[in-house]
Amino acid sequence: MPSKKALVRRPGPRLAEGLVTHIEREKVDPDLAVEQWEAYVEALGAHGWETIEVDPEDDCPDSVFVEDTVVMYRNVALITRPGAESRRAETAGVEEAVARLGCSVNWVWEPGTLDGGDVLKVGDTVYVGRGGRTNAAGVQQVRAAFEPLGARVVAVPVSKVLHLKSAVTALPDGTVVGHIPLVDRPSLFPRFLSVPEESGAHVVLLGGHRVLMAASAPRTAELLTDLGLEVVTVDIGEFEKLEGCVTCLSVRMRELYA
Ligand SMILES: NC(=O)NCCC[C@H](N)C(=O)O
Repeated sequence: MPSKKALVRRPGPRLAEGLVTHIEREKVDPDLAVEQWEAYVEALGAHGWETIEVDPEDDCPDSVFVEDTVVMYRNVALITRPGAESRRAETAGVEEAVARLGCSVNWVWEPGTLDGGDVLKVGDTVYVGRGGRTNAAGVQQVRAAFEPLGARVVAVPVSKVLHLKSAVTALPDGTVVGHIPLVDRPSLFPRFLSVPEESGAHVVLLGGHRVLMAASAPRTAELLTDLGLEVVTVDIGEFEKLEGCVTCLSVRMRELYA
């Protein structure tokens, strides 16, 4: 059953201490971050998404990146076991939120690790990035959770960026977009479009031909507009300093039964 709900989580007071792995640390402005987050939530709302705030987890600097804590397939929520130890406490609040929405809940167990940012769904194909945050046991547990529901799980090596979805996401027609220097194996994707900017690889599907992108990728926005898409942009610069992207600030739930 189609639904248009999205989980979001307000940035906490320790946001500036969030993890950085592949980039140099830059000072984060916490007030600007809150403003940018509010504008992001507003953009989702303006395009028909009902946003649901997960209770804040103020001790966890990275809790705003809610996408990493749960993966949805149909009505089933797979609560992750984040690869970074400092992020493990983020999942409890998310578990409550998805249970309240009537999802069937499943968990990734030790020794598995999985970050939601490593999971890209394109139709019934579920690409899982095996990289710094998601291990082989995590990939196997995604298979065990979703293949019985009809998913086809495809494992993808990720070595150049934090998560699979830092490297690639998919357009409404299923074409995978990525910035070639950061994609380990573009040939794994049946239809691949190279984009000129790193953050141009990050699109959130808003519905129909509309996509949400970061303001930091103007040349990609132009390319996608020229291909007939409607591009909505938001400035998420403070989150980009922490290796965040538009995808990781929400969990879109398109097939809830409740
Ligand atoms: N899915 C995502 O792209 N998540 C971004 C997480 C950034 C956070 N600073 C982290 O390193 O975990």
